[in-house]
Amino acid sequence: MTVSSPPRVLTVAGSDSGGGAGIQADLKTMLALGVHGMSVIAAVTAQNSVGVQGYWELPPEAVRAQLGSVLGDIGVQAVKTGMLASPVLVETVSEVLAGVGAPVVVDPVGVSKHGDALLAPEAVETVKARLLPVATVVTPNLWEVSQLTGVKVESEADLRKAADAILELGPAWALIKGGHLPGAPTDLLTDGTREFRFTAERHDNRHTHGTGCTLASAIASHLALGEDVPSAVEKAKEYVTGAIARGFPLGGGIGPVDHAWRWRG
Ligand SMILES: Nc1ncnc2c1ncn2[C@@H]1O[C@H](COP(=O)(O)OP(=O)(O)OP(=O)(O)O)[C@@H](O)[C@H]1O
Ligand SMILES: Cc1ncc(CO)c(N)n1
Repeated sequence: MTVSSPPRVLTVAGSDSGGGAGIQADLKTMLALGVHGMSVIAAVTAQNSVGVQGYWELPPEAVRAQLGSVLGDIGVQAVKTGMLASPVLVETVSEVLAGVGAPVVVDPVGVSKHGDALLAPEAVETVKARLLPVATVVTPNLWEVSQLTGVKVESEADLRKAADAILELGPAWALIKGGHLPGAPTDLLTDGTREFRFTAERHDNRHTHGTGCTLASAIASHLALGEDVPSAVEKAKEYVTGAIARGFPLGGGIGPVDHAWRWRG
């Protein structure tokens, strides 16, 4: 019997030892959405529910070799990037992804939920100049918007201005995550011509570790399954909202979202 293969999705990101964000969140999301998840590890964090205790970058040749192994043999239908830590790693990953021939979802990770830095300040310029131009969709939160463009979003009315400033840096689509604004969490998606607003119910649950990684990986998974960008974002938002609703306590701080919520009934 020949079994057909599911679509293949690659995450290029950092490892979260606590299992709630980073590579671990990405692979769990991919499993839950029915694609084959693969990982290129750019950095390893010592991390738990209370913060990031330290991180170590991999040498650029190790990242390049992992990318070569996956792309040279298995191939991908979509890629997601997360924590890339340093200018040289952002540069290495951007160079390879420029020729990947599949949609690339960039989560421009700057800090963790606890405010711990996951990107060197001197790498911000490389993200803007090299990574964003190869992105199909870039998914900044409001803090990342301000880091990348200087635009401060104070209300939902500012979301489009933020998206336009991000689009100037070269991605095909910008998804501005308004989850940190008060009220129902609304994200704005635009390619400069079409505009979509996705609003979900707010879950007042403090256990939201990994929301950003989960959303971006879910978008990549739905793109690999054949959806277009607006419908991949709509489905991904539905998935992350359910995962936030079921986020559970773990350790003494912020627990993770529940990647398996659809299986729990
Ligand atoms: N309390 C909440 N209830 C429902 N949805 C939320 C809530 N908080 C955020 N969201 C949504 O979750 C998704 C991820 O957004 P968020 O702004 O939390 O990402 P992030 O800050 O990048 O996360 P991370 O800390 O993992 O990097 C967005 O669709 C956002 O609107
Ligand atoms: C490794 C890693 N990537 C991304 C995030 C985003 O919150 C995190 N906390 N840790």
